[in-house]
Amino acid sequence: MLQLDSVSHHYGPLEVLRDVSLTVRQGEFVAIVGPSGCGKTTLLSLVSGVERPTRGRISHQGTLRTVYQQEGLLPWLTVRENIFHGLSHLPTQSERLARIEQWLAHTRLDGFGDHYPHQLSGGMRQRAQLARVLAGNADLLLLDEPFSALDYQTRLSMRHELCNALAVRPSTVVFVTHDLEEAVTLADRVLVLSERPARILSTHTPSLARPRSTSHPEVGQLIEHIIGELKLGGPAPAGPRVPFSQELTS
Ligand SMILES: Nc1ncnc2c1ncn2[C@@H]1O[C@H](COP(=O)(O)OP(=O)(O)OP(=O)(O)O)[C@@H](O)[C@H]1O
Repeated sequence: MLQLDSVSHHYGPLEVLRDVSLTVRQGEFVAIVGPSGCGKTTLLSLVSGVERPTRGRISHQGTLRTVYQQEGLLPWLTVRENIFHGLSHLPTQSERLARIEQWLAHTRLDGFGDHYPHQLSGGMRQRAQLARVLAGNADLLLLDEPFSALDYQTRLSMRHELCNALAVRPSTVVFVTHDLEEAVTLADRVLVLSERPARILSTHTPSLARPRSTSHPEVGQLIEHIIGELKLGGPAPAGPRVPFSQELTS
């Protein structure tokens, strides 16, 4: 679905990414974590074509949609009209209307289709945004910290909504987050990037089925392990590998 071959990127003299290679399978959910400013958003900008890599090659199949944290609903349109906006690819009006109702239901917004964004709670607005994004049926979703502005409780519920939505309509997802708990509970694979110029420091593949409880001991162990790798809480752990993850050091 997505392939990066030896991708490097500079902004003028600033080397941001160095020799990043990655293959993402169809339907896979890949989370990318790493130090602030290491180049995570740049990686998504390269995949979406906003930036061109200085070196290397990127290819992807199917339609692609990028969602940024700050992307909001259009305030002068109702929830239904906001979702409608991304459905121009559907051939008939009745298909578009049916798709809207389906996603209002999936995101538990039935009855709120005619509300304007300011008439919704923060969590409902996020669900409406998720409905808008997922109703568009993009094959590849690039999500850049989509939940980072939310309080913890709403973030938990949005993770759940995203899992439910992907169960209904599987998409390939590349998800950038600062939140290690979010990465570990959601992703099929977690990529840890190094300090800039970013390389892939390690790859972890949790074997637990999704949705994963934040209180599961294996989730906690993997978070601790990544904290160690990123040197956020002291030196990287030595000794045996976390049993449920594979680690590849490039
Ligand atoms: N358009 C640009 N022009 C020049 N430099 C840029 C541009 N975009 C990003 N940078 C720089 O590239 C580096 C990586 O930025 P990027 O936003 O990709 O990092 P990030 O890992 O997503 O950061 P954060 O975790 O803080 O969101 C930073 O030093 C940033 O200042």
